[in-house]
Amino acid sequence: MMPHEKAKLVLQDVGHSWLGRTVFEGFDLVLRPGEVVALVGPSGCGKTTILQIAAGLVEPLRGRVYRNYRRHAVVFQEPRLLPWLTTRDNIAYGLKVSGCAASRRHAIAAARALEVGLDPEDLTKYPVELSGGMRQRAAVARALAVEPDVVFFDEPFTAVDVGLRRVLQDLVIAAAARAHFSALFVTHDLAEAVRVAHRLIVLSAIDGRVVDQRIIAGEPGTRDNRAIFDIVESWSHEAVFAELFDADRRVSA
Ligand SMILES: Nc1ncnc2c1ncn2[C@@H]1O[C@H](COP(=O)(O)OP(=O)(O)OP(=O)(O)O)[C@@H](O)[C@H]1O
Repeated sequence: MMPHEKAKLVLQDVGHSWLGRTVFEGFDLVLRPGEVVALVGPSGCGKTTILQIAAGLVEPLRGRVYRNYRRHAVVFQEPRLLPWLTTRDNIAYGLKVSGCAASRRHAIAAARALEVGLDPEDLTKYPVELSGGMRQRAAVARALAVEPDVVFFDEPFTAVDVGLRRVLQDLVIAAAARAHFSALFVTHDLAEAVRVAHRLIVLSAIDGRVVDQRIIAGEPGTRDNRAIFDIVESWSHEAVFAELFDADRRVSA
């Protein structure tokens, strides 16, 4: 039975090891309806593993996962579009698999493409004809097309340039507000987490331990660039974020 009656997803005391090496232990998460939770931490701390366990792609070695939703979707760092399908058929792929009629799935694909800022003429193009940013827009549209209750984002915008990243983050915020899905959003970018999420979980690189959890003031979509900058700037002096900023400095050095 679901330990938290209204939650969409609960991870209870979850732990995992790869090749005998423990990545994290005792991880707990309660994802509520309409809630976007960002999972941040330096590279290698286990964020993707937690997301894969939450999405049912990996079976946890320890602990329990409870799900209370109909459908989920995953947006990966790479778009993972099928090269032999048009943009429209890529976006509608999940609908086709679930038996949705062609006319209906084409209409949904067109609506979702519009929502993520693709042009109608992009629908008949193949992935190779799209830019990297357009492919990632299509990947987001494909996730939204199945009307998911829960969306798992695994560093979805790390590979796109900074300007477009903001646009895509805002698309996700708007889509979450429209469709009321819950989301687990993995990122190592604290500004991205502060922009898109209601709540933040911070993991340590040393043992994947949760070093902090906090509510982010204001609703996603209401925080402007200045507010986001101020939050990140004030948090950057806190010890719990030291590993995150140290890792960033190492990358940019
Ligand atoms: N399929 C796998 N087989 C073996 N080891 C793995 C596998 N997946 C992840 N690992 C290891 O588990 C640890 C955590 O990896 P994970 O990808 O979950 O971290 P992460 O925080 O998402 O990192 P990044 O930000 O770099 O993506 C790393 O040491 C990684 O090498």
